Amino acid sequence: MTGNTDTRPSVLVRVRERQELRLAAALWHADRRLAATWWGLLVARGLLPACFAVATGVLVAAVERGSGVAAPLLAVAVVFIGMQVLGPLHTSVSGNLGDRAAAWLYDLLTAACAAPSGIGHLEDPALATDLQVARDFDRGMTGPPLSISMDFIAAGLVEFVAGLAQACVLFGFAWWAPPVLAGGWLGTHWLLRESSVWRDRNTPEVRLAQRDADYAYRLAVDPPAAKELRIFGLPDWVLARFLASRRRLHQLQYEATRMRERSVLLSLALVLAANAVVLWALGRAALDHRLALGALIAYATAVAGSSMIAFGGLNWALDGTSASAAAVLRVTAAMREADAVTSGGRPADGLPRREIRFRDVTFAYPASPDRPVLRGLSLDIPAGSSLAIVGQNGAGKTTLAKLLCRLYDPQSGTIEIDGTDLRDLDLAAWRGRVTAVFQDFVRFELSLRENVAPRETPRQPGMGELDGIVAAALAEAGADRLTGLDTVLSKGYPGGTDLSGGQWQRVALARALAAVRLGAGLVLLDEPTAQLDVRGEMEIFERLLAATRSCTTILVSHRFNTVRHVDRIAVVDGGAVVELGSHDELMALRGRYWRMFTLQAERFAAGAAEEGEDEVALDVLS
Ligand SMILES: Nc1ncnc2c1ncn2[C@@H]1O[C@H](COP(=O)(O)OP(=O)(O)OP(=O)(O)O)[C@@H](O)[C@H]1O
Repeated sequence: MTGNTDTRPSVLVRVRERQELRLAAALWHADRRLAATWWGLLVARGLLPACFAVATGVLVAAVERGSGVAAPLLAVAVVFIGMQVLGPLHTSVSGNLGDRAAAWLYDLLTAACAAPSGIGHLEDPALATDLQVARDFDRGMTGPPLSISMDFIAAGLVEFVAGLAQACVLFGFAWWAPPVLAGGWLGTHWLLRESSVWRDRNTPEVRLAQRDADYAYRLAVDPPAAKELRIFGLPDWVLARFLASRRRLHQLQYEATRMRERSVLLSLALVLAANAVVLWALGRAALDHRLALGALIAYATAVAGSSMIAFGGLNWALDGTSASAAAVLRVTAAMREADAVTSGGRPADGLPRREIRFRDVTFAYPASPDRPVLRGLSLDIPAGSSLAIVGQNGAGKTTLAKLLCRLYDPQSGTIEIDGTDLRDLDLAAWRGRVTAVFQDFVRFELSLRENVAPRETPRQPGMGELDGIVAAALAEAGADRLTGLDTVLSKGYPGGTDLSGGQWQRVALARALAAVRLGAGLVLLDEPTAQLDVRGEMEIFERLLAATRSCTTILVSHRFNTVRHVDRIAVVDGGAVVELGSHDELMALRGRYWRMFTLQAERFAAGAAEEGEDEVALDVLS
């Protein structure tokens, strides 16, 4: 065998990656002054009990000697007041620092999620667990929010430092006393730590139970599910699910708590032995007159105080909080690396001028890398033409549109725009040339104007011109009488309003049409009229084709009454294009398209005859 096969990280790396240190780094980055104050207060509070023990000993010694007691008394008073005052101060600094650290971590996470050019990093299964913890880290689901847990952490660390400092006082008595005593108390951490209740809340099993419970809870309390819950008679079922997953969660936590009991006896024995040895030595020294009363009191107080080691330090709050902070830091770094979509340098102005060409494209989503959606797909789309993509549910039609937006890159093959690999084009410039209406288009809780023209565009018009473009786009989408441009499209805002599904779809269409007026040349329409009524659909579709006449338009649709109006139709099946041509050509072919069209036409005829109407929605492909 050759070479070094040990791939474990070095000790230094492992120490650096400890989640507690990552939390400390996050605090420091979030606000250095506040973090320094927090640590300063922590050390001061930790040292005060040891100072108190020594000052008390000195005071008793002064009383015993009959010398001046003013200075020792003053020292005791100052230390005592410090112990009383610094606590509340530390609490308020903890809350503030926790808020800032949470905000810093959320900013980091938001940027890491939103900044990458592609979207594969959000679906990468290797990052899924960390991403789930990171998304909810400060929402009180797996532990208290940072602003609260920082105070628990502070209290724990203060006790830990206080215990150690008081143990150190015993160096004045015997060199071996502090290690014995501190070792005994520290042993409790070692024995109890792995069964920490809070840590167990972060296991995948607990997270799943938590997620289940939260989901059922949201179903019960949020308005969107209210209709179907009632119609399908599901309230009891939701309640039962909620209770069952809560019960499971509590059971897991209970088991974790019981686990802790197993180590308690051993911890107790260790601690009793360590204390007995030190106290016995102190007692012997006092009886042998090797210790004055003042020193005895100081040391005895220190022995009692060193017990704080057991109760402080690496407590549940530190475990839970640092696990979450570490998950955020890990996942943000990993997402940066996972962003495979990087910009090329070639200009995209005016593209496509000649054609878009899919060459032998194979693509699988990050979540299911072994199941390619597209398998060696080839397709030429002349610039300025309209193409409809049809096929069964899950055939990969939307995926084609997403690849054209370069939200992902194919694993093999290329997408070429006028002969240039899409990967070589300047990404922002290319995206400025593309506009899309996806099935799950976004509904911004913003004004109507911002919903129609929400982003920086290649050509930045003045406000007056922009309003003109927005108004024209709304008119083309049949949404010009919807509401004022400044009205926020959300009932949650004062003066805001909500829209119906079809009205929202018109707003999404207006967004694409405004983008065309602002410079887009490739229009992707994924079921753009699915939520419109029949008359609205035909009317809007004609207007859409007219408004995008100068563009390359790709339409994904199951509705053949719209599909037949485009220049060419591609039938996708098994990850490849199986038929391509105009409506007439494909009908003459009498292949798959013809079958689907005929089936739809028959249903149309049957529906029209049954209902006595001239227009019936055609929605057959499945
Ligand atoms: N983000 C994703 N991660 C993993 N798999 C995905 C993802 N999006 C889609 N898929 C899968 O890829 C396949 C193709 O999906 P796509 O949305 O492209 O189909 P479609 O032809 O547009 O279907 P429909 O007609 O139902 O809209 C489906 O099997 C789907 O489950």
